[in-house]
Amino acid sequence: MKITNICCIGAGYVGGPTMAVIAKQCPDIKITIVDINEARIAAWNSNNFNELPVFEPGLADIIKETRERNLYFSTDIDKAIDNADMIFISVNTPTKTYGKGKGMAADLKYIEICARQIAKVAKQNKIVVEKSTLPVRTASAIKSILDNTGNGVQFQILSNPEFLAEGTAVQDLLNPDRVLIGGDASVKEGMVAIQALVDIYSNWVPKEKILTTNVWSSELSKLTANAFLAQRVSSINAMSEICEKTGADINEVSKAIGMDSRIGSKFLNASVGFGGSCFQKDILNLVYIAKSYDLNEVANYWEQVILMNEHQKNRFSDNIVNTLYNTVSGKKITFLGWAFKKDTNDTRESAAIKVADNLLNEQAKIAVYDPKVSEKRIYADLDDLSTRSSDENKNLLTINKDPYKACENSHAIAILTEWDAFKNYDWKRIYKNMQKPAFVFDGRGILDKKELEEIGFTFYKIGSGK
Ligand SMILES: NC(=O)c1ccc[n+]([C@@H]2O[C@H](COP(=O)([O-])OP(=O)(O)OC[C@H]3O[C@@H](n4cnc5c(N)ncnc54)[C@H](O)[C@@H]3O)[C@@H](O)[C@H]2O)c1
Ligand SMILES: O=c1ccn([C@@H]2O[C@H](COP(=O)(O)OP(=O)(O)O[C@H]3O[C@H](CO)[C@@H](O)[C@H](O)[C@H]3O)[C@@H](O)[C@H]2O)c(=O)[nH]1
Repeated sequence: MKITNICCIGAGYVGGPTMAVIAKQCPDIKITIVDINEARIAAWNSNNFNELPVFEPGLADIIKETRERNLYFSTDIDKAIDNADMIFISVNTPTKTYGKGKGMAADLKYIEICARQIAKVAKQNKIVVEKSTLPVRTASAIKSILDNTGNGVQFQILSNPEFLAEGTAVQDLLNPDRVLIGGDASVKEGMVAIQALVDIYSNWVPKEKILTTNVWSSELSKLTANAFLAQRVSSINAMSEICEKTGADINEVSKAIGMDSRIGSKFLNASVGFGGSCFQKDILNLVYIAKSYDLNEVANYWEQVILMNEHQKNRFSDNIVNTLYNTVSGKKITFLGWAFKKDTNDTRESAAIKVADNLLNEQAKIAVYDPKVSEKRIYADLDDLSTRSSDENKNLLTINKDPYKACENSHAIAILTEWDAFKNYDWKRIYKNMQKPAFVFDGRGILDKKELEEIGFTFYKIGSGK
């Protein structure tokens, strides 16, 4: 079966880049990305390519190449569903904020709305692809809705989780480590659907990297991959605290253990804590699933990864307060970076938010500079915590477009995101214009300790003992 028309529901961080790359690599497939968010669709359709809703290196060029050729953005969801032979569901699946499973389980209401809409509109057989990250066995719920509320047409459900990381999305999509497709290979229609999706990816992904499994393995593999990745960060962060007490250096420890081919060198950078929309949400979801099967030891094991991450963020802000003579009240502290990692404008679950909240509770004055995150986003992140009023947040935290201005008269600078540009700043100039003693707290381990100490800074680096 040859797919010629794809609809993707959800024009977010995953739907946008993923479909843009499929459109680039498969010019003969027409792809329409739809969303209920009109502003987001308008931004994807904007001719100001610097204002696309998602910033990813290389993405704007692909949008320029494909938009209106075989890639379209629209709010007409019904029409796109009706025309498509294959529908990707790429809507958000946040942690539930209400009812049973509040604070842990994935909220599947957006997925269910999509399934009901597909069922209502579809007049021909369709392949429905789960692109969103979902709890294991969600496909059976989607199938039940489609089969029971549809117009008697046949649906095949595939699971095709996305493994891209933000900031490197385009490269990850062009050269994925693997593409995972879960489907029901026990029936002919299932086999046909799996093959149809394999054929799409085969346009640019080597065959040996396209893995097919049963649906449940595919759904669970996504949660497992994120749990393992986050676990590595929490493990190295746990060791960073021991390093600080003992005089060991976490970079040296990471290097030493990473050279063991069984451990590997990637994802061993100690930090102020992992952020991003996925790790915490997906591990909480995994913990919830384990608990729902009464697997309490399994649940506790994975929950510790999150607890360690909370601890890492809190101890970073505690260290700032303790080092600044146990009070930051009225003192100016500059945050370099607000995004959850470099090369993205995404701030979801960014460690900066928690660290800022802790310091604002201590009445610090914070100045933020981030090269990609908007002022509106930063205030919204703080306001969403509901710790204090919006006016108080605006009063206590200011945002600068110039990093040097942001650092002027500061008592301390905290590095919250590992933007490359921070390494090349004129640190002598920054030092000159700060309060003395001038402190730097490097939560990402990107600055040179020796160089900064020679300038005169009192320098603290995560995972580096005195
Ligand atoms: N962000 C990542 O790096 C990443 C990577 C891999 C997987 N994922 C998973 O992919 C999924 C999407 O994540 P995201 O970061 O793209 O989310 P997002 O919030 O950026 O985008 C989701 C979009 O879906 C839209 N939407 C919600 N309900 C809709 C509906 N009924 N009809 C039409 N549009 C609807 C929203 O308006 C939003 O624009 C999640 O399950 C996430 O866990 C995310
Ligand atoms: O050694 C490391 C690696 C990462 N991080 C932090 O961990 C967080 C997540 O980073 P990363 O995984 O690179 O970005 P995400 O975009 O969140 O991507 C993760 O989450 C996605 C959503 O599910 C998956 O698709 C990706 O495979 C998975 O890497 C960020 O705050 C990083 O700063 C560290 O602190 N140390």
